[in-house]
Amino acid sequence: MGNMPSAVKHCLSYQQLLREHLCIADSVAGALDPAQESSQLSGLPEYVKIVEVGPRDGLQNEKVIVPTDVKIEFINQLSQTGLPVIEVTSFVSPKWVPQLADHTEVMKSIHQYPGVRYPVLTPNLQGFHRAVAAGATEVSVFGAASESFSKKNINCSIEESMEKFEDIVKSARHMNIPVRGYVSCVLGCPYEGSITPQKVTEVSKRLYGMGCYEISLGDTIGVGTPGSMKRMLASVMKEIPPSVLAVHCHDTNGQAFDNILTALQMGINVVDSAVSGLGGCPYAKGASGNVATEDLIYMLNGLGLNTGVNLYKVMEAGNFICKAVNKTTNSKVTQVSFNA
Ligand SMILES: CC(C)(COP(=O)([O-])OP(=O)([O-])OC[C@H]1O[C@@H](n2cnc3c(N)ncnc32)[C@H](O)[C@@H]1OP(=O)([O-])[O-])[C@@H](O)C(=O)NCCC(=O)NCCSC(=O)C[C@@](C)(O)CC(=O)[O-]
Repeated sequence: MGNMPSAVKHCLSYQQLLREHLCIADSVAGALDPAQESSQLSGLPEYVKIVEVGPRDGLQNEKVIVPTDVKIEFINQLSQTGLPVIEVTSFVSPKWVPQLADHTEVMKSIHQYPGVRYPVLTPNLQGFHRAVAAGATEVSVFGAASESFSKKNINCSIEESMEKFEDIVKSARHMNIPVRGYVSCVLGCPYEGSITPQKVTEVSKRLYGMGCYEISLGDTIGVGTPGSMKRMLASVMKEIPPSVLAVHCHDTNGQAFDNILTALQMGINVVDSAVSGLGGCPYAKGASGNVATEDLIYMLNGLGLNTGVNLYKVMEAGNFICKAVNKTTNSKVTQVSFNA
């Protein structure tokens, strides 16, 4: 992973970095003491559940097909980091997302660790049944607050998508399979521009009402700011309790952490992220990477919030996948720590 830059060496030794910050969420020299820092911010939760979407969202847009065994090894490495949820793949059409055409083999071959959940994306009943046959025990449906995005992404209107999702939720209920619901374009759409908080609320309420246990609100193209995040969440929270909401922020305009912090202060404690900041939706023009899991953990550690995740192990998994896809990490923490 290269040598530590001198600026970091100045503050702390490599061993200190591993021992005190990466592994046990302790403070870094020069940073505020976590207790001090969080006392300056109000409304923060004690625990934040990180939903790792790297193997799915992180890889779905990669042009070069990543070998199946690399995906499996990547997920197995992530499983040993303390991450509670790892989104594995999507049971979508291979014509639409060729990168994830190996969904069945990946799902069947990963080692499922106790205490870790492994959801997969399913757009319709066909995908749902294939996912279950491959061993999935949790699925996610993915809708949008924008008509145009819904058509581009899953080839149907919002209304049609809700009917398909109802079918999935009904079947899933019979099998005791929890269903998560995504809403894309909550802070803006690549095709329509602004999206009203009312529209986001309407779609989220529909998904929650049909039985989705958690609603992940996606800033698909990373256009939000803390102000628009706050307005959107205030509207959604009139209908849905914050305890079942998650945020999913892409970092296109460098606002992801401000937006996540805003959400945490409003009572949300589930955050989606992707190792090394990989990813983006192939059907969202201009979408760039997800917020990097490593940087998210660094921020949460610094705030003194518990995640149960070992930052150093996540960095190692990030290093592994970046080498495999021949990319430089987007994680600032990894870049600084290991001079990437
Ligand atoms: C939804 C469809 C399938 C509709 O695609 P369609 O073409 O309208 O489907 P169809 O029902 O007309 O069927 C056409 C063909 O697709 C097949 N098919 C039909 N369903 C499936 C399936 N489940 N798995 C495999 N094959 C399927 C079906 O069998 C048939 O095959 P053929 O007879 O031509 O050989 C398509 O539009 C699709 O696969 N879209 C997926 C797009 C996608 O994965 N986007 C990225 C994920 S969303 C995202 O990244 C955003 C998020 C979640 O991260 C949050 C955020 O950032 O905002």
